[in-house]
Amino acid sequence: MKQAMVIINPSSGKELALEYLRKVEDVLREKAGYDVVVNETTKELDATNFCISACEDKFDLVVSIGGDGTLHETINGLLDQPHRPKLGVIPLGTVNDFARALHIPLDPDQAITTLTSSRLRRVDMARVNDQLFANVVAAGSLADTLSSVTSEDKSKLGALAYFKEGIKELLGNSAASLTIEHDGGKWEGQAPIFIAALTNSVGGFENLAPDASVDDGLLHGFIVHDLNFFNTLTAGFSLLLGNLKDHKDVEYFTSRHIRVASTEDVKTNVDGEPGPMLPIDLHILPSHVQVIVPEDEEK
Ligand SMILES: Nc1ncnc2c1ncn2[C@@H]1O[C@H](COP(=O)(O)OP(=O)(O)OP(=O)(O)O)[C@@H](O)[C@H]1O
Repeated sequence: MKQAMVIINPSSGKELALEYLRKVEDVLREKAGYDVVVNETTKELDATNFCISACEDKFDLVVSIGGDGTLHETINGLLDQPHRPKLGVIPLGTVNDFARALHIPLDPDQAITTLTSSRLRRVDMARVNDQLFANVVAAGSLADTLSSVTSEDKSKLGALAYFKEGIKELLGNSAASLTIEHDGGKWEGQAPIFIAALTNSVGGFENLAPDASVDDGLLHGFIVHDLNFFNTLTAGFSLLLGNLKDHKDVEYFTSRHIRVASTEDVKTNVDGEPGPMLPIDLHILPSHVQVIVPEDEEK
């Protein structure tokens, strides 16, 4: 019989996670014909360790129930594994970038019905130093600020919570000196933030990288420089309109490898969580995992 492991963060989704769990188990057993093992997380890295055991025991499917943090920890269990189960995603977070990028319904009940879909999409992941990411890496003083956006603000303001924190930081105007090497060249200068996106949706802004598709085999790099309070507003509008890469203070490139370094102590943010200090090396892993997507997901 096919084996599915469900990894659930019971603290996600406003107390409703365990109710959704019962529905997920029903759908997987009754409609999709899986033998189901459930693992509840209690702390950081549990989801990674559960997913490692799913790979080692050659499970067919891993379903992550939780926010982007739980998903990020889950996919890190796939690192360096020769057998990688298919992935199902039930989004219970406040931002849910990965689900947005794959057109997985943000309504958990609808997402659960997607688990019976026969449509799989091969999705790129990327490596940053010794971990994997599914959505985005940001580096710079602004990236550090993004790590401190509270869950309360995210629930209340959605993507705009990041904008609010960003403006506060830019008023302090702290750019870092960055050296960014990519397949097409090298950039050196002062920048408050560098972003490498794998998908169109970053921080809930579905338009940040409209050209980034989940399976294009590319990292999409945005160097935002010379940002002050006034042109932050125009950059903000460009972001909402989906033409950030054309903004005069933004340098855009695509690449399969990126190295970001600094002579200063600069923090990063990986998939919305605090990441390693610079330097970082990014490498695309094309078509790394097969994700269950809705039958009618547009390409
Ligand atoms: N039982 C638990 N109680 C509290 N925290 C947990 C538990 N299990 C895992 N965690 C931690 O909670 C973090 C955040 O989880 P997750 O992303 O699922 O929820 P969220 O914060 O609601 O989502 P979002 O960031 O989109 O708002 C995880 O990275 C994990 O380390």
